[in-house]
Amino acid sequence: MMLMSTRGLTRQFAGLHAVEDVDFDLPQGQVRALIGPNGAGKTTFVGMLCGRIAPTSGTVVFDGQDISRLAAHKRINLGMAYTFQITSVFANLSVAENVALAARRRRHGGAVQDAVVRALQQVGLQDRLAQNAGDLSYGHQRLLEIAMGLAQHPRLLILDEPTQGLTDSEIAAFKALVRGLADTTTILLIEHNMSVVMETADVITVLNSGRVLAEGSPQAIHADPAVQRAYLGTGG
Ligand SMILES: Nc1ncnc2c1ncn2[C@@H]1O[C@H](COP(=O)(O)OP(=O)(O)OP(=O)(O)O)[C@@H](O)[C@H]1O
Repeated sequence: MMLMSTRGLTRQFAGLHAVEDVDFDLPQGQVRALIGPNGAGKTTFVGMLCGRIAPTSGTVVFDGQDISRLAAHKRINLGMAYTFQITSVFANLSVAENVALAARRRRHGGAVQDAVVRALQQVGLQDRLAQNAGDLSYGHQRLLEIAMGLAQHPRLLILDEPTQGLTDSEIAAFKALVRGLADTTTILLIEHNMSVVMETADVITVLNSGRVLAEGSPQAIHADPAVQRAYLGTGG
């Protein structure tokens, strides 16, 4: 079953086609990576999935429902969670309080605390739950963001450049985290780090100049000459 699909999804900015006519299908249970050179349209595309950016034309369907015009918060209620930047973390609240705020978007009562504990365990921050979020290292703040997404028990978790700024050991832990989540959560990962993409994704979609350039297994994408020309060959 397709958890999320787009048809003809397009966004123009003053005549520039940031995303152009994208047909995209994400089956339930898959880890999908979205890659492409700078300016390829990744952020714009995901912004339209989440409801942060309105499409110029085309449709977005989530779990069989046309959500093309649904407000972002209502998409969260349907089971989409996304982490963008650390700006969503409240520095003066504890780690646990931050995760509880996120959990309350979809749960109530005792279920909130259960979700907090579980999400912090999943990302390995369970020993830091009382610490102020602002005192965490950068890498731990990124993990906290992921915990905030997981605490919503999403059906689709969208991670935008989750390993940017992480240390090598944090990146290794992140790869293990994604592999562990893959059984229960559909994941869409926007990622520049090719080792993360190659080791975690079931399928990779490559965007270039707003269009889908290629889609396939990590091996197939790695071997695709058009992808190498557009992206892999340019130091990505
Ligand atoms: N609000 C905007 N107004 C005008 N142009 C925009 C706007 N947002 C994005 N663009 C343009 O749309 C194109 C796609 O940008 P987008 O940020 O989606 O690419 P990206 O693949 O996410 O890039 P990066 O990897 O650098 O984040 C770029 O040419 C960008 O300059």
